[in-house]
Amino acid sequence: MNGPLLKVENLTKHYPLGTGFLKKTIPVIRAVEDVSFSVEAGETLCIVGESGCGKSTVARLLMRLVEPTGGRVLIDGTDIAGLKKHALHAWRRRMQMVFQDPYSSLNPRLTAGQIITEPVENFERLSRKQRNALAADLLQKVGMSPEMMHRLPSELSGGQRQRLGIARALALQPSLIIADEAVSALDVSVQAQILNLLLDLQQQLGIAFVFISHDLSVVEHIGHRVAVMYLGRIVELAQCEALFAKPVHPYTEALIAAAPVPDPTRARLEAPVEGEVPSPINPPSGCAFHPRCPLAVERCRMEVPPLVPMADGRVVACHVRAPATDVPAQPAEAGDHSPDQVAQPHDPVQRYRKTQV
Ligand SMILES: Nc1ncnc2c1ncn2[C@@H]1O[C@H](COP(=O)(O)OP(=O)(O)OP(=O)(O)O)[C@@H](O)[C@H]1O
Repeated sequence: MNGPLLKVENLTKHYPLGTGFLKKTIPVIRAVEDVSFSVEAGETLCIVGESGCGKSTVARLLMRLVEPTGGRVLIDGTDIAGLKKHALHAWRRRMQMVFQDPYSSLNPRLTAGQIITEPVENFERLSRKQRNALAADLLQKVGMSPEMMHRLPSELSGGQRQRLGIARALALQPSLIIADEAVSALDVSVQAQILNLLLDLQQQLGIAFVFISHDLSVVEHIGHRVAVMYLGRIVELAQCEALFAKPVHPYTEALIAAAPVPDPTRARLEAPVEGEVPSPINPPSGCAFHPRCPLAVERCRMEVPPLVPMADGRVVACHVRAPATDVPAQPAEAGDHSPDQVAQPHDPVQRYRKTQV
């Protein structure tokens, strides 16, 4: 199949505040605003940003757990909004989710074996023998012993529970896994094990990931490309290595500068982003980052900057660093990239492994 596995076009989600009875206009929370990107088969696209910038809402929109206010989600070119019951069922097999809290997302009354075979049993009946064989296979895939299939979630460690969540996501052999803060609740050493597991699974099975995290060190190690969100919008989308080596948007620059530095040879800058993230109910005019931006000029207060493609293939929404006058005739779309850029991502497996002791 030509084209990306996942294509997101102008996705928007506004949550109304109240019912608006007797009022003409209802105030809304602008959780996601005009977000576009694509994900290739076998690729990891990370989405980063501060709390409340809309990352989880994007995940929920992709999984169709909430309906968009506008925009489209296409899988292999098919708009999921138009799918009828049967096609929707088939589509659900292709896209699975791994959640942040492996405890609350697992049914405490089911055994590990029942938890991971449940998604398959929603589609087909399995004999006890088939169920045990499937559970054993999935547990082995995520580095757990088949004997664990008889345990309850409460009898497992946090890392084992997250492996179980991943095994459950793998059960239907998805092409794409949405991982929403999938390692945030885990100790750093367990985080490393789970990230390595995801990288191994990607290499073996060719699974694509949309990996949502506020932790830049995690993103730097696992991502092929990174989308940076601020107040519901993508402000920069770039190849992972390029983004960390040379952030262009002042917000990306500030996020990277403020992140803890695992490499002692790389100096940590003083956090240059001042002030609070503004309210998504009444966002600032123009570029939403302008009240906190050290580079802001008059135009930033007036006009929302479009995403502009740069020479290295990244897209950036900044009037100062990526002025729209340089744009070619075609409007930029976050996630559009040449086949070369997709075919030659840096190898996150090798890079991640290098940092492990
Ligand atoms: N169901 C909802 N109803 C109303 N507002 C919501 C709902 N879900 C999210 N929001 C609001 O939408 C905005 C984006 O929230 P979202 O959870 O997507 O952000 P996030 O980047 O994932 O944050 P975090 O990292 O803290 O989870 C926030 O202002 C949030 O309060």
